[in-house]
Amino acid sequence: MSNHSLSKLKHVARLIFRIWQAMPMLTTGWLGIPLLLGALVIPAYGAQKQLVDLFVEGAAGRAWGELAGLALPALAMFTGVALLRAALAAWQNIWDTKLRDRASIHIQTEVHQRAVSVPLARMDDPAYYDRLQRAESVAGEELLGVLQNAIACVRLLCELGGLVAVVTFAHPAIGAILAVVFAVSFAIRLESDLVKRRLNRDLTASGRQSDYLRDTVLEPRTVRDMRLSGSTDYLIGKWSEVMGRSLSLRMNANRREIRHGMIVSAVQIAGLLAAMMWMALQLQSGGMTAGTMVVVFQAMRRAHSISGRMAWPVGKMYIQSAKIHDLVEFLQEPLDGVESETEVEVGARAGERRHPAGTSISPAESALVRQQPGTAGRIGLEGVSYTYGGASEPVLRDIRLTLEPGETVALVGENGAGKSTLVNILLGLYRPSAGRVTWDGVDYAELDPARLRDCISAAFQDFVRFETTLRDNVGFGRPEARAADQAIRRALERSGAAGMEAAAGGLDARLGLVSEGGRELSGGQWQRLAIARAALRDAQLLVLDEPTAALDPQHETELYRSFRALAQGRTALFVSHRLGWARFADRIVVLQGGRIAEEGTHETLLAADGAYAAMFRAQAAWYRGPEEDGGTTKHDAVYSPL
Ligand SMILES: Nc1ncnc2c1ncn2[C@@H]1O[C@H](COP(=O)(O)OP(=O)(O)OP(=O)(O)O)[C@@H](O)[C@H]1O
Repeated sequence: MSNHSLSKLKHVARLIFRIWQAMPMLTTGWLGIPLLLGALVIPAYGAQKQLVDLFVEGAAGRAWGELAGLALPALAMFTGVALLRAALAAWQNIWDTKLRDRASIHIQTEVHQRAVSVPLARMDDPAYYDRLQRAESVAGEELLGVLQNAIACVRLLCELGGLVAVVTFAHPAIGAILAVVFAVSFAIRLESDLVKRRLNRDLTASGRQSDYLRDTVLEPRTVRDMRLSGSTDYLIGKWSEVMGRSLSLRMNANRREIRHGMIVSAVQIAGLLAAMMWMALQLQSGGMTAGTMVVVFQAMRRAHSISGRMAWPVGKMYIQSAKIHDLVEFLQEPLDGVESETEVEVGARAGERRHPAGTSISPAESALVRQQPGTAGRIGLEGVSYTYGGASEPVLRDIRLTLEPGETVALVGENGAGKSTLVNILLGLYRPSAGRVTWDGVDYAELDPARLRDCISAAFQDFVRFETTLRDNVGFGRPEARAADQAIRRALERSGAAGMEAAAGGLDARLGLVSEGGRELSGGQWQRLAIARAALRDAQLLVLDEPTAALDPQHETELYRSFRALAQGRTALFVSHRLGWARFADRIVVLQGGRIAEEGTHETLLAADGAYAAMFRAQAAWYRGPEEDGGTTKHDAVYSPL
């Protein structure tokens, strides 16, 4: 096997090392049993050697009674080792299952934790998303298979180690012969195995092609068409050609395998003969006993069978190694998440602020300087720009905006203006490419991220449906607090979903179709639950991004009232294309092409007759109909937004 091939197996070793780091006791025990089993090969063969030697002596005329006495310790050793090996082998099966299952759960948990903790901006990168998908698919069933193969290899390797030791004890030269013969025959067998796997993969592809051609030829609809065009013979010929090619590939592979098998057998027989000759010479000169010769012969035969049995799991791991590489790389990717980045930056900034020029503070100190968010909730965006990874142009440019405590701000703008991007920045999910976001004057990057999250609640247009219980759907708003029934009911009430509990059949009623007997909800009902989740958080900053998209007009009115009540005393921002909502905000911010185009109240913006006024007129005309419109601009009088 080439270095390149070996380096592929390195990924499996890295994975096992990772598992060992997470579960040292279990992994050490799991590796310890095959080691012990391998070591027990030595006394087992030692006892056999003694027994054979005693029998040879018996045959040479020594009294059998005396010999039986002498054989007792060897017999006891042989029986004891056999029993111990049987017990360890059974124990090994239990540990294998335990390790495989735990390791798989552990790695899957790591993948999931990583997936939910990477910065949102990274999730937007399609390459990252592909890596996540690949890691996720390998971490399940595939990982169990890899571990199974790794276990088989470790077990065989340990046994091989024991056999080599037995042979080397007999004579180092025979140990060397065995090592060489094993290496050659294993390399040939592994290469054959890999060629066969590649061939099977190719044959699967050509099998699909031949199946397609066969089905096409037999399909009644195509028969008519083909007869007319006279293409029947052509397709049948094509099918035979594909089949013939597959057959010849298979035959070639079989011939190759037989050839390689014969080479392996020849090498092994040559090795055995060389060892036998060497031993015969030793026997003659009295340097070796018959017992030694028998066990060496046995050990070499056993080692040869291991070379064949090991090729399969190693070949399989070799094929799986690319996927394992993806998984290990994914797990080792640096998490330049919000929290870790923050730590570095806070450290740097705190260093600038507190220390004289040229000195810096330690990472430990920097972690301590993270601040708690203030209680007022004044949010400032200072010259914020944002460019998505891989994009050449920023989608937000130099945004300067302050949300005052207790103020309700409506963010409006055409599709693609950058509203959702701005919301993600405001929520601390995206980090501005330039400029900064502050909470009561302190940069988000200097705040304790967990405390900052506590101060923010949000509901999005693409809300999540948790197909568990009604309680969970609201309670997940504050999972750490395990919300009391009363708090959940209050949140449902505040989001206009007070009747949901009775309709669903209690807070513990299951929602969605995943669980048996679960009740499916309408899009609007799920959305109200998402808003109830946000209401439960009782946070200083409330953000709703297109919260009414799935609601009917009546529930939209209800939600609007709930939102007004919810927003009382908080800093609130909502994004909506329904300008009827926006008109009741304290301030409306109009985003156009990633910049703030206008700002003001409904009245001042209408009076300015700019972008907002144009959008409002367009919507109002839609509601009024052409006969009522008549080109008037008296919006307030005629437009009923809700
Ligand atoms: N993950 C992303 N990667 C690259 N570009 C993106 C990504 N998400 C959004 N954009 C681009 O950023 C711009 C602003 O998108 P954004 O979703 O913020 O607009 P929006 O005002 O919320 O639009 P809408 O009203 O349609 O929801 C758009 O041109 C969009 O194509």
